[in-house]
Amino acid sequence: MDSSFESSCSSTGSTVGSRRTCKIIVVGDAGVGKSCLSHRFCTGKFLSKTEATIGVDFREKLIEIDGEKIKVQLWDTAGQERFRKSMVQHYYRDVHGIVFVFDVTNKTSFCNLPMWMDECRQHSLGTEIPSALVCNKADLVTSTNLPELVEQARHLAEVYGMNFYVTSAKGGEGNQVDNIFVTLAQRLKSHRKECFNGCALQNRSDSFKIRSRVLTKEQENNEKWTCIC
Ligand SMILES: Nc1nc2c(ncn2[C@@H]2O[C@H](COP(=O)(O)OP(=O)(O)OP(=O)(O)O)[C@@H](O)[C@H]2O)c(=O)[nH]1
Repeated sequence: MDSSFESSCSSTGSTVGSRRTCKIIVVGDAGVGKSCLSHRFCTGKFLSKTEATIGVDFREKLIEIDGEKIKVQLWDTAGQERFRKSMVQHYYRDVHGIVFVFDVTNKTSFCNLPMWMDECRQHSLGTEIPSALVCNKADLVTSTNLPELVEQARHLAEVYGMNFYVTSAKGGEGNQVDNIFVTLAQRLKSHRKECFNGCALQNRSDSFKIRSRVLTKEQENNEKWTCIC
């Protein structure tokens, strides 16, 4: 992979000029490891003490793809319904990528994935949005509980055109956590290469902007994910 990483979360960027922000929302049942995965990506460490997310937590990390620094902004959302209420509309605004997470030791969290996909669709995030499906807590897997669920998940990912990962936020070297988010950012970048190449950035808070709600039908088909410049 041709991406290199800066050491940890960074949003200050005092020396930074214009920079793209890639907003990725992380969704799934409570306790599947959304916070741990996003923390692991941003800091390289396993978050040993966690509390249920209330509303949403933000984490950011700068990565470099093809010589361009991109700010990957993770929106780690609450899995518990009572902590999502009234915030949900805000989560889904201007999302560029989605990470669906389930826990390999909790079949219900897998069975609930269609509900999370439905919620995304209800907020105008359909299959055109680059997405990943993550089977987390692979470190807890035994040879008996893994294969069937993982194969079903792999199939689901294939059907919906999502990248698929079996990973662990707790795992050692070689786990796939970085790949989940970097690959999404790479997909976004290649999807909208013309946008990267052709657009002058206006200010340092510029991001990959979506204007899907004002597109005509024809534009919608050709330009689901569009930079406003
Ligand atoms: N063994 C193991 N435990 C994990 C892993 N990821 C998360 N956990 C544990 O699972 C529990 C829940 O993790 P969180 O990251 O808080 O889960 P969440 O999906 O963010 O939960 P909500 O904020 O309630 O939606 C914690 O006790 C974590 O330590 C993993 O990969 N392996």
